[in-house]
Amino acid sequence: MTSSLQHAFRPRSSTAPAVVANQLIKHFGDLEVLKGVSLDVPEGTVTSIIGASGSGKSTLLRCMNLLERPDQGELAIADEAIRFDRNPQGDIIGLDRRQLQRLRAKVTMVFQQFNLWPHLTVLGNVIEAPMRVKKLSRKRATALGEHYLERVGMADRRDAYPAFLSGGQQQRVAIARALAMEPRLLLFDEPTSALDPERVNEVLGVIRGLADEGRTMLLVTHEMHFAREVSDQLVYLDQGNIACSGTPEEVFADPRCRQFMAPAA
Ligand SMILES: Nc1ncnc2c1ncn2[C@@H]1O[C@H](COP(=O)(O)OP(=O)(O)OP(=O)(O)O)[C@@H](O)[C@H]1O
Repeated sequence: MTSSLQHAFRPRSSTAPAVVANQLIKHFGDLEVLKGVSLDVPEGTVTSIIGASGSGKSTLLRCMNLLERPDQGELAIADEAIRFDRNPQGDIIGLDRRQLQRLRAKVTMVFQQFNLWPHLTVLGNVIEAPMRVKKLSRKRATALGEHYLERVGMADRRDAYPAFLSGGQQQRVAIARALAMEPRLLLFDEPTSALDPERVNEVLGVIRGLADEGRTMLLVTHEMHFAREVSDQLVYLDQGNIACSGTPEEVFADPRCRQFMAPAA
């Protein structure tokens, strides 16, 4: 069963939100990982989720494109609105397959481990979802793919297979793949954590460029300096609750977060 959120809750920010999460709750077995998390990501802005290991950052991010399904709460993304709950049998309700497909086309994810398909070329990786999910012709998807490979500086490697690329190059292809769906929201889950240190900056540079273009992005990152520099909003998650959120200046100055921030302050 699905329901409209049009009158269910109001976003907290004054700017038009691309995403609103309201009171998201998520359990893994007995472990309550998200304890009622509410979050707005205004259109054209960057939000970074920070916090200690195990605080629920990746789970929150994965709830945003429903790689994880919240047990309870509400999610509004672009013009899709979903309320999650349990039926009397205890099963989670709140999503049908078509809605899931539409939502996944609007919210794309860049993973820590790149997750490129090894049997497809760089271009093949980038055009697969636009062809399959958005039903674009190969010609149209290829034009789009070439455009975004150019954008991340990987156009000259379009015919290479992932195994022949460095981690930084693979991650740039993964970013082009996410962009080629022309999403309303781009998710990044620790996009530099699997990279050699000398490769980190080339990926951060691409993400910084996307922020400058006004892309709506939600990042999970341990790169505190980067998060501070690139984000309009920081959200500090502590054991499944938002302990504080606001501009980077506000969050870095907040005593609840200062200890965590210390190395980057
Ligand atoms: N699929 C799962 N099944 C069971 N437990 C899970 C699952 N995914 C995450 N968890 C648990 O949920 C908690 C939060 O995990 P999550 O990955 O969201 O944290 P995180 O803040 O992103 O951590 P890190 O910074 O180490 O990546 C952890 O205790 C983790 O072990």
